[in-house]
Amino acid sequence: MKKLIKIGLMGGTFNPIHIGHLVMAEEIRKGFGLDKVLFIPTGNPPHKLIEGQVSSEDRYIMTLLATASNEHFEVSDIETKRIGTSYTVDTIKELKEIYPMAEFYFITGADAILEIETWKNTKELLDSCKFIAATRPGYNMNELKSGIQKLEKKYNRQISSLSIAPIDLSSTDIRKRLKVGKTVKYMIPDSVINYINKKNLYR
Ligand SMILES: Nc1ncnc2c1ncn2[C@@H]1O[C@H](COP(=O)(O)OP(=O)(O)OP(=O)(O)O)[C@@H](O)[C@H]1O
Ligand SMILES: O=C(O)c1ccc[n+]([C@@H]2O[C@H](COP(=O)([O-])O)[C@@H](O)[C@H]2O)c1
Repeated sequence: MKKLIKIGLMGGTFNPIHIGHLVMAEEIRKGFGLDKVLFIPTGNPPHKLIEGQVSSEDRYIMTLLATASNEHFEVSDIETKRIGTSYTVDTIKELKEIYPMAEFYFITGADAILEIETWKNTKELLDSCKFIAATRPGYNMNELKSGIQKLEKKYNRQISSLSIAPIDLSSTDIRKRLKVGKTVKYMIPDSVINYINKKNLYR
């Protein structure tokens, strides 16, 4: 029997991608023995407005640039190419057709997993693949564990969690810093800074 390839799915608005995303994806990849992590920038995200005059293509390209140095990272345009709102449940369905020999692990931060009941078709979504939630500054492990336990009980599914190196950064912080001309060096990769400067984004 052929071995299933383990693919982590790292969905995000990535407006822009920062080291919190990269550290989280790499820690989870190593911690759970995943073969690769597929970054999936959202097209039209369900619960967010895209701030900063940035197109889906810009967010996709910045994600490509940020992940280029990791041979285990790939980027998918499955959502940025889709017309209309991107729902994770639809994306996972599509990915299962593209990768029939894969086992999927959807990766989220603590904030995202604790809001998963606001996502489209939560039950079908939790049944469709494994979920792994990482700690994030502002959400302690106990808070995360008890939120996960409630979800596990209600939906009869196991959800994994991992305590990762705390990186107290968000894309909101990065956008604010760029707007007022503060440095973001070491918070996002240099290649992404160069792209932002070249395209004059977030000013
Ligand atoms: N610093 C971080 N530590 C752990 N998880 C994070 C961190 N930043 C983002 N994530 C997780 O990465 C995923 C994608 O996040 P997203 O692209 O919305 O970034 P964000 O920094 O939360 O953005 P924004 O500030 O615009 O809301 C989500 O599951 C989120 O929980
Ligand atoms: O499917 C949904 O209803 C849904 C609602 C909110 C967020 N998501 C997904 O969650 C991931 C993180 O989203 P965000 O808004 O924190 O960048 C990203 O892949 C989104 O598409 C998905």
